Amino acid sequence: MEKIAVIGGGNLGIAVTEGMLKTGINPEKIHVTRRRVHYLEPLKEKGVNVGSNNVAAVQNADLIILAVKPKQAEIIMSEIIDHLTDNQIIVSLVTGVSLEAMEKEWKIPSICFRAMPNTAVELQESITCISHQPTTTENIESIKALFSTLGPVLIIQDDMMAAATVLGACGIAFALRFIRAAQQGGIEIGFNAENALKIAAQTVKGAAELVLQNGNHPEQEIDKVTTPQGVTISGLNTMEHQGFSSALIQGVLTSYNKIK
Ligand SMILES: NC(=O)C1=CN([C@@H]2O[C@H](COP(=O)(O)OP(=O)(O)OC[C@H]3O[C@@H](n4cnc5c(N)ncnc54)[C@H](O)[C@@H]3O)[C@@H](O)[C@H]2O)C=CC1
Ligand SMILES: O=C(O)[C@@H]1CCC=N1
Repeated sequence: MEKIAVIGGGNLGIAVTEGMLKTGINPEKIHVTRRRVHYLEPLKEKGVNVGSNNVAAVQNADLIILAVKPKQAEIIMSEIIDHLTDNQIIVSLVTGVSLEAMEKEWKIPSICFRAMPNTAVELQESITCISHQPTTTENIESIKALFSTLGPVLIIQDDMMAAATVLGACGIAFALRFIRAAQQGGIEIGFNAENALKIAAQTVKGAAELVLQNGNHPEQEIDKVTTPQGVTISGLNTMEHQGFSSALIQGVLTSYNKIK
């Protein structure tokens, strides 16, 4: 990609930009906008172009990444629409706005994609789900290549984007809440907060790697830890009696139903 405009330098826009910078991209190729530009000072110090002028940012860009809230997106699209050209690519990270709605309501003349990364994109540890119109055949590989530098990528149907948002993007918060709870348990059994957090977080990372690298079902790895009549199975069963898995599944469904 030549020049990239990130419209909306908030939580996700900044995380995506930081992730791209870690790939070694020339910071001068990136232009990030938000209204209160002073919040973008750390990016500016790294050589990224920052500002509040969306039109200026998109006029100079080959790829436009839209990282704003749905209501803000509608206003911004009406502001920039007349300045877009046919060969520009728009990637929307906006939750809950389908490709069909983007074309019908935003009247986008350019090629458009949706991408759903999560905030671990900052560390190149996201998983990004990408969707495109069935008729869009060009540029898929270059969009996939860009997000592949920030973690694994899955190309999915656009109607799966709500599910991708919940499992992947909201999922960061769900996993962090597990880590926080484990830390609190760790403090109760004697660790100070710092060590309890370190152990809880690294253990979650290790568990994830066991699944990702070994390709095993989580329960296969759980079987290796649960000594008969041992302490792990007692803890696990107590968690399940308290509704651990059920709470998580119900939370995922609640988030999903809210997007829908
Ligand atoms: N935070 C997350 O983990 C994820 C968020 N998303 C989606 O990405 C989008 C952005 O989310 P966040 O980064 O969390 O929101 P945010 O509110 O932190 O960021 C949006 C940014 O856009 C800026 N903005 C608003 N109006 C603007 C304008 N006219 N011109 C330029 N900038 C403007 C805001 O000042 C803000 O900094 C949302 O649609 C969200 O649902 C998607 C995946 C993950
Ligand atoms: O909570 C939200 O609405 C957005 C969608 C995914 C992450 N943040």
